[in-house]
Amino acid sequence: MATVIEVRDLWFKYPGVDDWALRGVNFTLSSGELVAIIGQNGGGKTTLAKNLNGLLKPTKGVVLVDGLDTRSTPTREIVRRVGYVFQNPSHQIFESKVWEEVAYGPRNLGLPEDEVRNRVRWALSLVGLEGFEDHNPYDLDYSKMKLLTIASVLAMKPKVIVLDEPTTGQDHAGRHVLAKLVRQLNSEGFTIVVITHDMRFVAEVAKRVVLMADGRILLDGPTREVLYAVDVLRRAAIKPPQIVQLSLALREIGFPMNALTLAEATEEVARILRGTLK
Ligand SMILES: Nc1ncnc2c1ncn2[C@@H]1O[C@H](COP(=O)(O)OP(=O)(O)OP(=O)(O)O)[C@@H](O)[C@H]1O
Repeated sequence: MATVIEVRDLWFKYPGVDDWALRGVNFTLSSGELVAIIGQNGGGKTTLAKNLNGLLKPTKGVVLVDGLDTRSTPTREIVRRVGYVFQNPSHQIFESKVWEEVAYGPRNLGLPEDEVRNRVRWALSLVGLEGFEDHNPYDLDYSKMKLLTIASVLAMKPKVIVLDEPTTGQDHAGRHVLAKLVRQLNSEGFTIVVITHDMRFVAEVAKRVVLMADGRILLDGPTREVLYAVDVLRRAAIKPPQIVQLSLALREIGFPMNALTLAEATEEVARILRGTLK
């Protein structure tokens, strides 16, 4: 798969702060990946993510997006390639109609109005918000507001979408819709980076997981491998998902469990019980 983002020995310091927020991060993102960045508060997840879309520029080291160095490329060129969905929808929404909100980005790219229209229709239908075009975004429920912010980013057709804590404040139904949407967007070719504390979401959605602590990457690998590396997770003060905890407890008493999700655990337990009862 082609490389979309390459981060080489990235160090980052906020102005006026002595401590490094990022300390020598190396990270490659290939086209089509669905990566979760996890870690304790203050570990550097958001700082890394904002360096991926040019909102922040490296203090030392290099970030290449589509081969473009974020320090020497105009930020708008980076932002159109890497879209960022903020944690709090009200920090992102500023138009008074859903349609206008989604149209803002493509218009800003200078696209002709018929292309803007096509993109708005396409983005709203992808997130399931057709029929809400004339609504005021602030009249939508929280789950739909989040979907609207995703549609606004989609309408720019970025190669990479960064979702910052997408499930915060979502109820069960909202989480489910988001998990389905993220998987669907990824299967339609979008490369996705999710920053999250929601370990169940990680287990259900991510294909690769990056664990950060103190501005460094501690682990980077396939989801199952990282979520079962419980000693390293513990050192980073991260609790594995409940299904992993259950599976490990069952492993201790001799059952070969390797599940990440409830569906997998159910299947594995049924298989083990069928074998035991024979
Ligand atoms: N705007 C800022 N100004 C100064 N320091 C900051 C700023 N934003 C973050 N930091 C510091 O940079 C370090 C990394 O923070 P960052 O927000 O990237 O971590 P995080 O893993 O995303 O945490 P959280 O899960 O709480 O969002 C922390 O020490 C934090 O205090």
